[in-house]
This record gives sequence, C-alpha cells and structure tokens, in this order.
Amino acid sequence: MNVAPFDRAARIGVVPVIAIPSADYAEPLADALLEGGLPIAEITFRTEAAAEAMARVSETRPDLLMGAGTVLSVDAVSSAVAAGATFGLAPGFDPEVVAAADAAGLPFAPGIMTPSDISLATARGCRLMKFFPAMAAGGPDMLKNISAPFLHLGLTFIPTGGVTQDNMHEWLSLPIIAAVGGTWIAKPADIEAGDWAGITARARHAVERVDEIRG
Ligand SMILES: O=C(O)C(=O)C[C@H](O)[C@H](O)COP(=O)(O)O
Repeated sequence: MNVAPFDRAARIGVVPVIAIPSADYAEPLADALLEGGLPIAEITFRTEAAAEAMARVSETRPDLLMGAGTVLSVDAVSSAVAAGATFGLAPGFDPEVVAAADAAGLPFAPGIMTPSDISLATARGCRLMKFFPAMAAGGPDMLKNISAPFLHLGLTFIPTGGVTQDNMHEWLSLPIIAAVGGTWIAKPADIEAGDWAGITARARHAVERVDEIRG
C-alpha cells in the first residue's frame, strides 16, 4: 500500500475536514489553506460538489495534498481516484471499501471506534485509522485504552469529531496520533461567506499549535 501521502499528512499534523458547498470555492479554499501554511485538505463526499472540487484542486493546486473523506462506497473510491485524490478516509470500517481502495492503490484510513473495529481493520491490512467520533467516544483516554492491545502492529490514528484548536494538544502529545482532523478551520458557512482570511488565520494558528506541541 502506498503510504507516502499519509506520511506527509503525519508530518503536517493537522487535516482540515471540508464539506464544500460548491466546486467554485475549490481554488480560493485551497489558496486560503496554502496561504496559512497548511498544504492539506480532506474534501468529504458530504456534498454533491465534492468530486468536482477535488478534480479542480488536483488540477490547479498540485501543492495541496488532497484526500477524499466520507468515502462510504466502492463508487466513492473510484470517484476519489478519478478526481485525483491521493488518499481516502471514512468515518467507519467497510471491508469492501477498504478492498476497493487497496485495489485502486489509494492509501486509505477507515474509521474505528471500538476494539472490534480495530481488529477487523488490522486484519484487512490497515495501519492508519480515523478515530471517529473522537471526543464523543471518550477522547484520548478512550483511544489509548482501545488501541493498547494492537500497538505492537504499529498502528497510528487520526482523531476527528469534536477535535478543535483548544483540545488538539491532548491528542498530539500521544505517540499513536499521526495527525488531528476537523472542520473547525473551514466550516461550510465560512466557505460560503468567502471568509478566506479567517480560514487562512485558523490554518496558520493550527500549524503553529502543532509546532508548539511537537516542539
Ligand atoms: O465525514 C467524515 O468522513 C468523518 O469521518 C467525520 C468528520 O471528520 C467529522 O465529523 C468532523 O467533525 P467536527 O470537526 O467535529 O465537525
């Protein structure tokens, strides 16, 4: 499995999760993130515009490491690859989706929330997993506990769901965390309002926090 994009994501340490209302926002959004020193985005299949937005970003902003989120089906894997996504994530674990991503050469992180999920995902070869919904499921303490029996397998996690600027330090200080993710950097309302300066400011602030926490 090609893990290079996830290595890059782990080095960056924070992944903005995007629900984009229209593909017309793709370029200004990518520019706002790049301007803030955050060259990564997870564009989720939560909106109709997702595939077109991904295609525009991959064609016109190759410096942005662009992944597909909310990949819930085999078709979504194909759409993500066709649109130039270089990695994929999902909120849950679906073995058919993981197999399709593998077959397509798309590095993929399924979502997990229980030891059973982790067990199923590791058996399918996954080593990076999204922990979702991270805060509602019990926060860092929960993840530490459920992952403990699997750590000899070299697992790392991206917690999302309730993760923000204010609690990211609780996660990033754990060695099992590859990166944190969340929507707080670029909410759909910010995107629709064209608040690119606000998105850039939150992106920059998040990158600075990662640097402070990781030293
Ligand atoms: O859509 C997906 O594929 C997910 O896995 C879930 C998202 O990452 C979280 O819903 C983000 O949560 P908030 O940052 O609290 O808004």
